[in-house]
Amino acid sequence: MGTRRGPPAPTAQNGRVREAVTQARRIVVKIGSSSLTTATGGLDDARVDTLVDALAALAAAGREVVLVSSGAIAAGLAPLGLPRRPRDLATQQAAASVGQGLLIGRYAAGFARHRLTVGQVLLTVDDVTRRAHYRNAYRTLRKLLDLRAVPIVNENDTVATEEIRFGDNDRLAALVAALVDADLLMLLSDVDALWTGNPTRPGSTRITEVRGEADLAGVDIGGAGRAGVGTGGMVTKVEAARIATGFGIPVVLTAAPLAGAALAGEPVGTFFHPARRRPAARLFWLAHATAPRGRLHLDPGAVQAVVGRRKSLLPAGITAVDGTFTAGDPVDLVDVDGASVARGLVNYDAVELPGLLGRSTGELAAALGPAYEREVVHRDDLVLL
Ligand SMILES: Nc1ncnc2c1ncn2[C@@H]1O[C@H](COP(=O)(O)OP(=O)(O)O)[C@@H](O)[C@H]1O
Ligand SMILES: N[C@@H](CCC(=O)OP(=O)(O)O)C(=O)O
Repeated sequence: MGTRRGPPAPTAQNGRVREAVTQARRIVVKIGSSSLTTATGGLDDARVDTLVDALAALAAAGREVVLVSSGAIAAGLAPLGLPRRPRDLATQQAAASVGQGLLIGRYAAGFARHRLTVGQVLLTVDDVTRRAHYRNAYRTLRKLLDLRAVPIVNENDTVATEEIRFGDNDRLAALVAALVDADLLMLLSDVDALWTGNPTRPGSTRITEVRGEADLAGVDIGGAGRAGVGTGGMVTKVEAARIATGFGIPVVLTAAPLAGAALAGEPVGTFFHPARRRPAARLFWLAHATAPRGRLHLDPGAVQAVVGRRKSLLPAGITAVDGTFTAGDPVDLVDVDGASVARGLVNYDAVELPGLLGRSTGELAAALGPAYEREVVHRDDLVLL
């Protein structure tokens, strides 16, 4: 199947594509730093207002909007006298701490013009992988939407460490779209669509639809945009589109000033078709949002039970444990060759496990008490890789 390039012809297919956009009831919109800031790095009031107007129109039409907005670090640069996005984490976090307040204040003022209230939601990776946090994040977002407020999500940059960072809001937006079971993810950038190569390069052409991996073969997505402002460039956007479409959510990628037109169903930007299958939301997050904190080595029988028969993992099938983790952390389950076969949330601390390995749950319960009858990883907390 070929990639569709250049201006789209008005076909029935295009009609269906746009219907997916105009009929979407719950929409996650992600906007990048480069679309919110001026050339010198401060927040661009006019751009913020253009976005707010487009989103307020959606809300007025009874549709639910979750905004994932970058820009905290960019907004904090000028007030701190920083000429460009810092490389070190501590200065990025200081800039985000200053900028996030300015950013949300600006949004609050913008949405207030439309009599809409905003709610700030700052998420860390833990919030979307630990079951209790995940439920909490979902409940808060759900409640904000029920109360007709506009949730504005960003990564909680000030507390995120290098190891547990999302680092890019494109992926965070895809995961939020899965979390709230959105009908559409809209990625807004400073470029009007995905192109076959960097749009500044002669010969690059616009891609209007992506139906699957085949349409991405040969597309050059390397190179970020405006130096010192955005983070991921197209790589993270395409990855976010993969995650969302893999979850069954269609994605539109376009430029921020075209958001209103795209939402009205005009054929702008690039449309990524959803894959059909929808996995269970929580496990989907586990697979995509988590960095494992350790590894459990399984004997062949345990691999067969977990992968082949979708059983819980018991201590008897584990031969060794690596890593430092506590109960509730994500860990990888690896086979005898060291290949990861599944990821799950472990029910024990790393220090407890060596004394349990190879022993049956009955034996452990008799020796150590009924609490030790529990699985090491419950099958409901497991996702196959
Ligand atoms: N194939 C491509 N199609 C479109 N844009 C591309 C492509 N490859 C690289 N880019 C660059 O990616 C930039 C968008 O990334 P970035 O600046 O990180 O955005 P944001 O701040 O919106 O997250 C574009 O401005 C463009 O220069
Ligand atoms: N959380 C960071 C956003 C990082 C990020 O993904 O930026 P971008 O590539 O502009 O979407 C911030 O608010 O500055």
